[in-house]
Amino acid sequence: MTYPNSLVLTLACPDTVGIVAAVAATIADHGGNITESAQYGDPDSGTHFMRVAFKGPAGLDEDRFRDIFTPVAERFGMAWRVRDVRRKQRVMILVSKMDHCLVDLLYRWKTGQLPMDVTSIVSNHRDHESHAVQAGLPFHYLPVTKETKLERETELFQIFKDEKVELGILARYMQVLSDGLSAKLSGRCINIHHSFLPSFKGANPYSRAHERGVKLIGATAHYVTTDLDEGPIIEQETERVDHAMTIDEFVAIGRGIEARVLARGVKFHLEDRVLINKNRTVVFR
Ligand SMILES: Nc1nc2c(c(=O)[nH]1)N[C@@H](CN(C=O)c1ccc(C(=O)N[C@@H](CCC(=O)O)C(=O)O)cc1)CN2
Repeated sequence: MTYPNSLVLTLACPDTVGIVAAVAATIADHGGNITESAQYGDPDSGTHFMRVAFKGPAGLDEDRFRDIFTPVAERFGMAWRVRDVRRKQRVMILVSKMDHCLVDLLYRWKTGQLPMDVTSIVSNHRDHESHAVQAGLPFHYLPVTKETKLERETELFQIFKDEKVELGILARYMQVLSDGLSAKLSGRCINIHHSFLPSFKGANPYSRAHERGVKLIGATAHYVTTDLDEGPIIEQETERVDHAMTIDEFVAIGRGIEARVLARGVKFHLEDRVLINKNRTVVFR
């Protein structure tokens, strides 16, 4: 038996008996072979979350499975998605002055570590246009001032639509997105915050952490919401620091943490391993 199709199903629904059995039976009844499966029942919200990766025989592709699974999903009241994992998601990367996360993402993209198609680089500064040229990517320069912020956001969202972007990555993009734009990008925009949230939200977290005398610094990848640095957390990491270190040393250590955390968070999202559970996430790593 050959399996030309490779699909991933993600779902969330009110928790009840028989969900896993129904999903597995539907796949098996149509010749599908499950290669990876994970589920979680959240006792707080009473919601069941599930991710199933499976191989499909000829004819069991994304569209056919969608038709087959719809009645099952309706029976359980599911919010769900099925996707052909061979189709890479279209990604826009946004950056301001600090390019360490941008450079790391482009390298992981070029070396096949991140299953994505980068559509363009967007920035409110021209500093990193050369990275776009080197990578053969369009560069969109959108300078932002208090007066032009909403006009620029309209242009940004138009590019997002024109390039059929599925995920925006704020790779140290230092502009707070308006409530309107954040809402439009809900669940499809990931930010890297340079602190171990919820500590030191907002601007200049390293100098504030240094002032506080912390012994650990970190970084947090999270979905962007209207509330600054309050979005559902996808991934975090910390590293030990000490009293003898300067703010600049915190920043230098932080660059590595930020790049690793953002890359892992993006990879989990691109592999449909992250499901949003109100202001939290379920991550099937
Ligand atoms: N709606 C949201 N927008 C953004 C978020 C978010 O969580 N929700 N995260 C930020 C990134 N960020 C921290 O991770 C951050 C960026 C910028 C600022 C800030 O105070 N910016 C100033 C301008 C600074 C400048 O021009 O250099 C401002 O916007 O007035 C705080 C935190 C990205 N956007």
